[in-house]
Amino acid sequence: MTSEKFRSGMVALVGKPNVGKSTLINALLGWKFSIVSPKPQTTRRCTRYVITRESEGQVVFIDTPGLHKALHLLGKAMEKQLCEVMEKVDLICYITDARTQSLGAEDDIMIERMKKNSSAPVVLVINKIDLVRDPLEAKERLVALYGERIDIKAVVLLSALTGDGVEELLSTVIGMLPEGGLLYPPEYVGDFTEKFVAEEIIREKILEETEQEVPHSVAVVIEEFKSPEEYPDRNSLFIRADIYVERQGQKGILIGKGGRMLKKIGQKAREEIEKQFGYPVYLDLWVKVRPGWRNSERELKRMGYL
Ligand SMILES: Nc1nc2c(ncn2[C@@H]2O[C@H](COP(=O)(O)OP(=O)(O)OP(=O)(O)O)[C@@H](O)[C@H]2O)c(=O)[nH]1
Repeated sequence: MTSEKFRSGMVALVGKPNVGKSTLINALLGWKFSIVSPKPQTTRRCTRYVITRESEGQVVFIDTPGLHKALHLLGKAMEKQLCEVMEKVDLICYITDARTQSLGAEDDIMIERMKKNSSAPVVLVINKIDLVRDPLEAKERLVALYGERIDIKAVVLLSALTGDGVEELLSTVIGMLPEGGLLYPPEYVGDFTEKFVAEEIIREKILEETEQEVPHSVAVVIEEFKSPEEYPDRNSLFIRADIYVERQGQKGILIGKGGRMLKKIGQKAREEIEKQFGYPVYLDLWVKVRPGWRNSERELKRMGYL
């Protein structure tokens, strides 16, 4: 027990697509919950993850969608969410890739929007240090690069993949939060539902299996989710999900020759969902074409993005 006061607050995780926000969340939680994919822009919603350290503090991390040009309505909805979140946070973790050599247009947009929407202090989080030969050189370089644009209050070097430095980030963050009590019950881990987790797993498997062929115009919506208690004759979790794509050709790719692709996606998703939930799962997947769903208010509302 220390005599230090308990601290708590909300912390936004901000970064360009693919810098490793989701991997970092997984490392912090020690649990595979957030979607991780080698393709950028897979995080679509601002999800909260709560970490409680007994007698130290409670951090509510908010995973923000990677910023990108709001070309379609989905992009605009994501951006609106991000601005609202930024206004409320106590601290911002700006995540960068240790290999970054210069700031590009994407950084400009992110930094400007961050400054416009929040005056919270910023921790520069330098991720992927396992990929550079000299982490201290990377630190110097990135502090110089970002320091010109952001008032950096602290710097943490880490590898979300190996876990190196992740604990240090947590203690740095807690130390910078205001004194305060629990914001959530100590056992609470996040505001995602089992349905949300299942949707993300299915989407992850689609992205993994289809590679370049099916772009980010895929949405997964679970239409039926029955626990074994509600479905005793099968003694399994029953999930029926619709996969929306924008074009007929994408539907063809997803289904594959003789339905092989969809079967593979279904099998991999089912195995992962079973692993996460600890139940046998019956997974029923349907592919549907909705031209322009990313620009349709009605569709986005139905899918829970608006
Ligand atoms: N070598 C290495 N790879 C990492 C590290 N952190 C993340 N990655 C990889 O980088 C890729 C992107 O990671 P994500 O966690 O999906 O990135 P993200 O920032 O959440 O991406 P969006 O969902 O697009 O916002 C994945 O292939 C990760 O395995 C790290 O510390 N070291």
